[in-house]
Amino acid sequence: MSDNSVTVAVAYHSGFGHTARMADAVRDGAAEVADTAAVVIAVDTITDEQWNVLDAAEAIIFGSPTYMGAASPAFHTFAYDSSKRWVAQAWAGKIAAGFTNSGSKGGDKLHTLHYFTLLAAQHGMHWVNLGLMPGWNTSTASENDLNRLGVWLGATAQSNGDEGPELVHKSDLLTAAHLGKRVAEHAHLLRRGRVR
Ligand SMILES: Cc1cc2nc3c(=O)[nH]c(=O)nc-3n(C[C@H](O)[C@H](O)[C@H](O)COP(=O)(O)O)c2cc1C
Repeated sequence: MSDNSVTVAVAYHSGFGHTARMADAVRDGAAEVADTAAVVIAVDTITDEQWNVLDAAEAIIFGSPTYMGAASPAFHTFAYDSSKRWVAQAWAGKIAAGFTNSGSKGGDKLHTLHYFTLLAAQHGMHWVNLGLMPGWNTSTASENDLNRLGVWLGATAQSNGDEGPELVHKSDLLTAAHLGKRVAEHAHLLRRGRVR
C-alpha cells in the first residue's frame, strides 16, 4: 500500500449467513481498486480494535438483512453504539453506502437502505449510491442482470427462505461487488481532492 491508500470498511450484520456473503462480495469489489485495503467487520462481535478501524477508514459501507421491514436489531445496537462517534462527528466527511438482503423480492428492503442513509447523514457522511441502471425489467432481460432487483440507493439481494447462504444469487453478489468497487473509487477521488 502506498501513501495514497484508502481503507474501505464493511460494517455488517448477518443472522444466518446470507448477508455475510454480500459483505464479502462488497469487500472483494473494493479490493479490486489499487491501493485499497478492504475489510469486513461483523458488528455483533465488533471489538475496540475494529471500532478503531472504522474511525480510520475513508469509507464505511453498512449492511444488514431486512428483518421485519428494517435493519436487524444487532445492526441497530451497532448504530446506537456509534452515537459516541456522532457526538464528536468523528465520522464526518467519510463516504458511506449500504446493502441489504431479504427473503422476498421486494421485502421492504428499501426501508433498510433509507435507514442507512439517515445514519450516514447523522454522522455527516457522504452517501454513494449504487450507480447502476436497473436490470431484469424487459421481456428480453434476464434475472442474471446486474441490479436485477432495480434499486438505486444501494445493493440488494433476495434469498429464498428455504435456501442456505451458498445459494445467494450470483447477480446479487456481482451487484454487491460493483458497489464495493464504486465506493473504493469514490474514496480515492475524495482523498485526492483533500488538501494535505
Ligand atoms: C426475524 C426475521 C424477520 C424478517 N423480516 C423480513 C422482511 O421484513 N422482509 C423480507 O423480505 N424478509 C424478511 N426476513 C427474511 C430475511 O431477510 C432473509 O431470510 C435473509 O436472507 C436473512 O439474511 P441473513 O442470513 O443474513 O440473516 C426476515 C427473517 C427473520 C429471521
